[in-house]
Amino acid sequence: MRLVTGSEMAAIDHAAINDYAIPGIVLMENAGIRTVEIISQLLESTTNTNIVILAGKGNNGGDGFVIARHLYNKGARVQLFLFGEENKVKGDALTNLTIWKGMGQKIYPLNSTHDVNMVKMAVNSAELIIDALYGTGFKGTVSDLLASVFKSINLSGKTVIAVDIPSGIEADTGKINGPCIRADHTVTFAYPKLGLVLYQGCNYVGKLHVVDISIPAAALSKVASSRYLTTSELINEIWPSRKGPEHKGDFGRVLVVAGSRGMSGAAVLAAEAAARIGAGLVTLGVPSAIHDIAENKLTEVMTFPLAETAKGNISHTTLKDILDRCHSSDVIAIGPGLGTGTETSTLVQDIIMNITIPCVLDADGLNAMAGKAGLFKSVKSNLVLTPHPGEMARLTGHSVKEIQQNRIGITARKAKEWGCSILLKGAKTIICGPDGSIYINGTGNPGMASGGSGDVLTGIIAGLMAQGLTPVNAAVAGAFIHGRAGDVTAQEMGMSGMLAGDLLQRIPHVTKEYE
Ligand SMILES: NC(=O)C1=CN([C@@H]2O[C@H](COP(=O)(O)OP(=O)(O)OC[C@H]3O[C@@H](n4cnc5c(N)ncnc54)[C@H](O)[C@@H]3O)[C@@H](O)[C@H]2O)[C@H](O)CC1
Ligand SMILES: [K+]
Repeated sequence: MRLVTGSEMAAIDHAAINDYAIPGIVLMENAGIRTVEIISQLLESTTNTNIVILAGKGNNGGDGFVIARHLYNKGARVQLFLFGEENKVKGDALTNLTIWKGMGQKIYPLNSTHDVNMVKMAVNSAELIIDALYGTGFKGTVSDLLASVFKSINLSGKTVIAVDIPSGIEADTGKINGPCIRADHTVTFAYPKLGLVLYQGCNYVGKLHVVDISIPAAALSKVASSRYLTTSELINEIWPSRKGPEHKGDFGRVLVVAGSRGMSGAAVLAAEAAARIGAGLVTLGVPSAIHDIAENKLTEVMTFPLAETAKGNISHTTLKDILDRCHSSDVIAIGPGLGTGTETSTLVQDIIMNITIPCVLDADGLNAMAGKAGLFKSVKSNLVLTPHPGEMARLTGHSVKEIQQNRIGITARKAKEWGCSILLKGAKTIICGPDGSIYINGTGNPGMASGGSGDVLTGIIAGLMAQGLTPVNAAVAGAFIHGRAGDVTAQEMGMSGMLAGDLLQRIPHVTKEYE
């Protein structure tokens, strides 16, 4: 599902009005009608239902005036409060305000502390609160007066419907700089705004309803960016098809190079995850010191020992063996539990500079490239990097804070600069392709922020690439499935006690939906 910024939505709006001659008032009417349709589904009946509508002076408020009219016509008892001076209401919003007044309906002011008390009383006897104060035009923080209204609404226990965007969220970033309406439902128009699916905004949205207001899809072409929210429908489109009787080799061969003394778990988790996601053959190369351990822990995965350094990391002398094995593999995953050190760094660099099969580079495989990220653009094969913010900081030289402040911007820029796909982990994982495509993943939960979860993700992505998915699609589908498996696990056992290994046997429960 496409994601837009506030200004992109305005450009699409503008195209609908100017290139397709759809009057803005029609868009506003449709926005109001669609919102009332959702409200009617939520309420047994609107007749004699007390509903409070808080409207701003812009077009979000305009939507509120349309909603007031339709709810009134459905027999609801509507109290419409206007925040801001009536003479500041313009254009389509003014038209709808005038219609409301022409119906002999009151407009309650919301401009003083006395008015705030009136709102609080109205909220107390209302069944439904509608937030039509701010939409895509909001920036910064709300006034103190609204802050106290938001507080009482958020504490009221009443059902809150946000029009387009809960007021207080910045449409482009999801940033909340102060008080914000916490909605039970958000009815957003045409396309979801970025701020509704990113932290912190996504925590205030409640159930998101994306409704059509008759903007022609072609108007979207006015917006150059290609930003998507990963949905089940998208996964269905890109999921590898398992046609009739096939040879196991047809489902791809994954080579995993991972592990070091004391870190066999990461290597085993990554390898098993590749098998669980459906790869035909998975082979794991680990330092000989942990080979028996890995052999013991794995049944379906073949393992082979690699010469090691005194520290118990994989030795650089194994380069030729690893490159030879790439000739009989479809994808290589490097990094989980690999350990650090100059020999490991040189080995990782020499592998990625010489392979011709796609590669998933994770964890210490990424740390091996710290300060040498410039090499990525000369890597011949397709790279998928899966850093968490700390690893991304080491690769880019940005601080973790800078990265977290601009997750999409930095990841998209580096994906283009390095010519690879980058999956930046964290709350709302971001996937960016070298072609400028941007995906935001909505699945997963905090219970997954435990050791080993990233190793499982690496195996899933490698396993999907082995089955023929493009690097970006493997990262997008991998993040989605990984998060869904985490959600299924959390539902079963709660978030605090779940371990990365618990995700493994739940992967098939999720993937069977897409087979
Ligand atoms: N296709 C569509 O998506 C349609 C959207 N519609 C609705 O229009 C709003 C956007 O309306 P706009 O007038 O541009 O802005 P807002 O109503 O969101 O904001 C009103 C106004 O508030 C001022 N403002 C912004 N931040 C602050 C602040 N921190 N403190 C005080 N005042 C602030 C600013 O001047 C804004 O202009 C969209 O969300 C939809 O709900 C169309 O009606 C239908 C089609
Ligand atoms: K709103």
